Amino acid sequence: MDNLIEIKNMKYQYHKDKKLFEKFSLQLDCKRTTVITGNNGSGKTTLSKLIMGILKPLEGDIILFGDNSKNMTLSEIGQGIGYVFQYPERQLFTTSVIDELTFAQLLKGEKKEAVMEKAEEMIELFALEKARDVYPFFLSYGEKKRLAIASALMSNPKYLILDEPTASLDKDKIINLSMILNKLEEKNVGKLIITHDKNFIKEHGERVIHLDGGRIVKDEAN
Ligand SMILES: Nc1ncnc2c1ncn2[C@@H]1O[C@H](COP(=O)(O)OP(=O)(O)OP(=O)(O)O)[C@@H](O)[C@H]1O
Repeated sequence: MDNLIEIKNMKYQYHKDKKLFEKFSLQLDCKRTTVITGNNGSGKTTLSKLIMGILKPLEGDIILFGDNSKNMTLSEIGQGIGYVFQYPERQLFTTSVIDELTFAQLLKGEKKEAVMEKAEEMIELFALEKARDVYPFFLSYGEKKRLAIASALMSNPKYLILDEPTASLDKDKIINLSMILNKLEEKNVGKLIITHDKNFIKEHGERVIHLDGGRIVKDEAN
């Protein structure tokens, strides 16, 4: 139970006359890597936003590591699950890379020394040394993406959700991202990766779920 995300009989739709998720159930093992793929509009991003509590199910339950997400704040959900948006600009708020990495934890009242130490570890892991004091707005797309992942990892989440992590990255950056994601495995952080990228699916998809119109049409273990 501690390692599971359980979605039970969930209903969600944006408009009453356009169904999306209906009696949708899914269990995710948070020690593993699961890929969700499917055509545009099949519900992948909506599903991840429902897990993160950004959207609320109209019916049914989402149980995160044994706790019903209905009874959790966004911040509590964010402590357990890191979320990397498709467009990294949407989650970068501060005026330097080091501030971006530290502000949320400092705001929560964590000890400055420990937060700084973790931030330096992330800067090294994500090769952001030269960008340490740069305004995130001026970073390259690849650096923004790496910073977004590094920021999501600052709270030591059990699980990481990445929405289209390879979009707009060149081949070298994708290889670099793959290496980082493999390192997370060593740290026992499981992942849910939303992607269309066939090579990335092949490399990371221990389990591959295909969505179509809010329904699971294929669920394969590799
Ligand atoms: N904010 C919104 N308001 C209304 N409808 C929405 C909204 N966001 C998504 N939808 C609709 O919900 C359905 C699922 O969208 P979603 O973005 O979850 O799909 P997706 O599989 O992630 O697509 P993509 O691969 O293009 O990112 C689509 O029909 C989409 O048009």
